[in-house]
Amino acid sequence: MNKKPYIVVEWNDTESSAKGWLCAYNFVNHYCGGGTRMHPTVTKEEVVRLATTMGYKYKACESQTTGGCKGGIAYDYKAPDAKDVLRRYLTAMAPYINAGVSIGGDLGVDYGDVLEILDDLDIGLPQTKEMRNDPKIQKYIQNHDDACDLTYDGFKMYDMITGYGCAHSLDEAWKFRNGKNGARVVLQGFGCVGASMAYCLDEMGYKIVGIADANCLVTCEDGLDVKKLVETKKPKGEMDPEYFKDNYVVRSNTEWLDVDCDILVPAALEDVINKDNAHKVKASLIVEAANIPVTEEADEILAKKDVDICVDFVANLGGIRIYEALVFGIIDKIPQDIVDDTTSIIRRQTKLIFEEAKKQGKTQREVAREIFTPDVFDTPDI
Ligand SMILES: NC(=O)c1ccc[n+]([C@@H]2O[C@H](COP(=O)([O-])OP(=O)(O)OC[C@H]3O[C@@H](n4cnc5c(N)ncnc54)[C@H](O)[C@@H]3O)[C@@H](O)[C@H]2O)c1
Repeated sequence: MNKKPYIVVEWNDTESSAKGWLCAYNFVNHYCGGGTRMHPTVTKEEVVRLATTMGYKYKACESQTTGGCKGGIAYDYKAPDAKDVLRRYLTAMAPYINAGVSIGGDLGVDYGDVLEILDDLDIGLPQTKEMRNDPKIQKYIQNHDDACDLTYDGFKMYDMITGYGCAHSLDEAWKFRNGKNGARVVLQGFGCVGASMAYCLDEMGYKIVGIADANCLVTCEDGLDVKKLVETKKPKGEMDPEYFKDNYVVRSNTEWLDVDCDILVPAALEDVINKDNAHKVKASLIVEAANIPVTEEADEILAKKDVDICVDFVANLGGIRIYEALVFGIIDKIPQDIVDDTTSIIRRQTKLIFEEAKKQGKTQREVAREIFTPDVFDTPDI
């Protein structure tokens, strides 16, 4: 069976320096799903690695209907023309999207912007031929569209579900380790995922002692006022220093691994824990809220240091589970049901991985990769 990505497409923007890729790793039932990211450092290799991870992620959320894909645009997500670039990228990818490659939002790309542009392009929510002809699916898609406007704890559902799922994965793993109450957590990233995860952890009684965003790192040994930071957050996941308290220390965001903590949460970029800095990790648990934040070399160093890991394709599967569960009619658009459904799957899979890793004397990633290897490599139905 082919374990290489099914298709990788390259795009060059005609009106800017942007370049982009779309990778469909595997189709299941002629369909695949994943986000689109925009960042100056995006590469084709990164998009392929992310699409592969999506294949594992759909398997981990027990999907019968979807394989993994990913979009990536090498461009500054803060540039004034970033949304125009996204529009031209989605236009170029329209034939693939229309053939069942369902791409949403990710780092630097708002899911709402993707949906708005796909509507303008008369595509709507990406579907297969079979889905378009199924009245039940059409009703579920309406549920999905309505759910995009729902809120939970003051967040839009789609903006909070991944972060909350990561928080539950963290809590399950920490309890498995018999970790102490009020454990200290440091996060890198305060966007959709980082901010909602910090909020949920704060509610659970964890102490958030450091947060890094694209501009700075802010720390406080007594714990940051997470609710205030969330409430005053600026667009694109930036904290507003105007609301930092007197006892906060502001440092360079490159120093995030120097902060003393029990649990570390990369929730921004890829490969941020690597062979050059893995020795600095002070935490005993890492929760991969971001996709592919730990390199293979770092994995080896961390295993020797006995650092446990909640792997990305289980911890952060919330965004795809909500999509899957709504679009294929597994749950209705009731906020608490959506949250319970997602968090219970993530807790169950996290526990399974930690138990098996302990039993088999392997790392959590080794075990998770064995359990959740994608095994369907279908084709599009056009
Ligand atoms: N949004 C989702 O539903 C979802 C689902 C699964 C996985 N993820 C992954 O989570 C990660 C974050 O996604 P998001 O949707 O929260 O993105 P986002 O664009 O909403 O936020 C990104 C955050 O990263 C910060 N950041 C950027 N560069 C940084 C740097 N050098 N140092 C520290 N912080 C930096 C930004 O300031 C911002 O706070 C990505 O790896 C993404 O693939 C997201």
